[in-house]
Amino acid sequence: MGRKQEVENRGGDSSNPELFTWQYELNTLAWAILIVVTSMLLKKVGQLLRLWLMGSRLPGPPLQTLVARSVNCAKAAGPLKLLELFSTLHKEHGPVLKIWMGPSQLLVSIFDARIVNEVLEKAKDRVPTSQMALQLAFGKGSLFFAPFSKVERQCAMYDREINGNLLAEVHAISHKVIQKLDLWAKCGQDGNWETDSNSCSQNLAFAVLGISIFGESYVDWAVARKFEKLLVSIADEIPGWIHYTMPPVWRLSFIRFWRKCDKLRHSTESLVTEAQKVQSKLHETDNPNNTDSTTSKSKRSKGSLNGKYKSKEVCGITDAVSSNLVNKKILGEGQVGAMMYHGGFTTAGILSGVLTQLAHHPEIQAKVYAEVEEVCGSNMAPSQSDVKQMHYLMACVHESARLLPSAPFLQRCSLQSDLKLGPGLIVPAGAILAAPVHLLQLDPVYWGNDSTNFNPDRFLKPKSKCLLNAEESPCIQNECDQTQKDATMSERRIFQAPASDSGFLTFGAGARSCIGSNFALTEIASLIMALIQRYELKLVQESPKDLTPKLEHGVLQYSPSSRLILIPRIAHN
Ligand code: HEM
Repeated sequence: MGRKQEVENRGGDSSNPELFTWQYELNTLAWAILIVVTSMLLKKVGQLLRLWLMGSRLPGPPLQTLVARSVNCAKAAGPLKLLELFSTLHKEHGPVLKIWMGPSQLLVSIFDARIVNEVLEKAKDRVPTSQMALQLAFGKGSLFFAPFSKVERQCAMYDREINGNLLAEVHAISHKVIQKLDLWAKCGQDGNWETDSNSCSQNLAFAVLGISIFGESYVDWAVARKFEKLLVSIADEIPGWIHYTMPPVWRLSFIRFWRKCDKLRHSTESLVTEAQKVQSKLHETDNPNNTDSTTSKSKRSKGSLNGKYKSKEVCGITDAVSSNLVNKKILGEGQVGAMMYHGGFTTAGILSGVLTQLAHHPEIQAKVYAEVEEVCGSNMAPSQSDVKQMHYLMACVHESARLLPSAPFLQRCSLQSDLKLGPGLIVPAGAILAAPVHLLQLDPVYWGNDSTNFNPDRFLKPKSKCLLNAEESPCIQNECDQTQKDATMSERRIFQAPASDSGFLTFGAGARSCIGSNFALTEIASLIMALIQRYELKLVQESPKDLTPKLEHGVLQYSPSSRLILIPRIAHN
């Protein structure tokens, strides 16, 4: 039967053949759309049924709606309240626990270091929907939110760059940044400096990371101050929007937040442009006739800054690196913003935690100072290799990071396939996996009965153990020879990095673990070495005696922050 005949049979107007064709095509399109939408809906319903079915087999509270409600209350009260609730639920239901956050959102919390490591090893995707606010600020493609398959190559590239060029310079930059302390601390008439632990740490962390990424004059740029201010303001607002999966565009406060995110993106662009301008000016001053960028870059990397930017020189070697990161677009603008946000606030949080603990424990601070004197003397500038010998300081940094991890929870997701965990436990694809890091890092099962105390000794290994191991392995023998050399200086014990199943997860684990951990640890140790060598840290009398963790700028910090006095050491004058 012809198309025209078909229309006539249905009672249509056959006098206009163009109209038939048009109606016929519209019908076909409508059917096609209906079929596609229906099959998508059926697929979604199928996925949902599968999620419900598989979720129901996981251990967890039977009164799911009630739990979800209390979870939402706890969410509103903050992540530490949520941790309390998780702790209670884990006590009742064991180390793996399901919680329905809504009819289509299944959260599986894991409170067992071994299983958490297994999850972090196997689940490589970040939760795609739960980061709407962060995506607005830094873009959807950011490393911190995108599925692993999309960012695998980027991760490898950043890993090379951060743990290569950036790591090689971080000690020198940190040391020079401490010499600019007058920018962030107030000097009194008595010659003592006074500062606030959280904000001073934040300024130091942003200065070191900013110089590493954008180049030496970062600390002098007005646009950098504007960028940091915006970043702080956005970081403070993000927790309020973090639980929205769709932008609540009907709320005025959200529209304001959205505009701020736009401003942040513009501000990041300005930083990149500023860095590029400095690069091209340096290039001209290096050699006005030379158009070969590689030659002039290699000259700069040896510290030969010339012309008008010399006065702004911080350490004389970073521009070649920043040229790599920003000019060669290794870090795109979205990634630059996200990297400054993540690296800046996390490093600041841990740095502030260590400074606060050292001010609260003068006897521990005295041991750190003794170690600095022993390793590099009271007047010699510490070198990067000195940092590796600061075993006690490294133990203090790790102990502080244990008590106050930047992120109280780690979240992951397996988007493509189900996740088999040990015998009999299968977490369906798409479920959110959460590890309550703060709980694990305070758990007496892993850290003993003094798990809530600041005790750096738990990260130190006795020398005798080293000798014992050396007999078993020739590789350890070399390490021990060095250790013995160090040990002749004193009866020091050596720092032992936490084992993978110890429950220490401040930097995460597995394929998506922190790429910047070595950079951050070297930076923090270098900053503290330089500070402690020059100043004794004391608490201002009215500073809080109890240390209460609170989420500030997206990371855990002691709040209210301690006020510190920095008393210049006589030996250093
Ligand atoms: C003390 C400071 C820091 C802490 C506590 C910290 C912590 C973390 C954590 C918990 C993660 C997620 C790990 C996971 O899901 O398993 C992470 C990821 C990451 N961190 Fe850090 N971080 C710090 C500093 C830095 C710095 C300074 C940089 C860059 C210079 C950096 C770069 C990254 C990157 C790129 C990722 C994402 C890796 C991926 O998605 O594959 N971090 N960090």
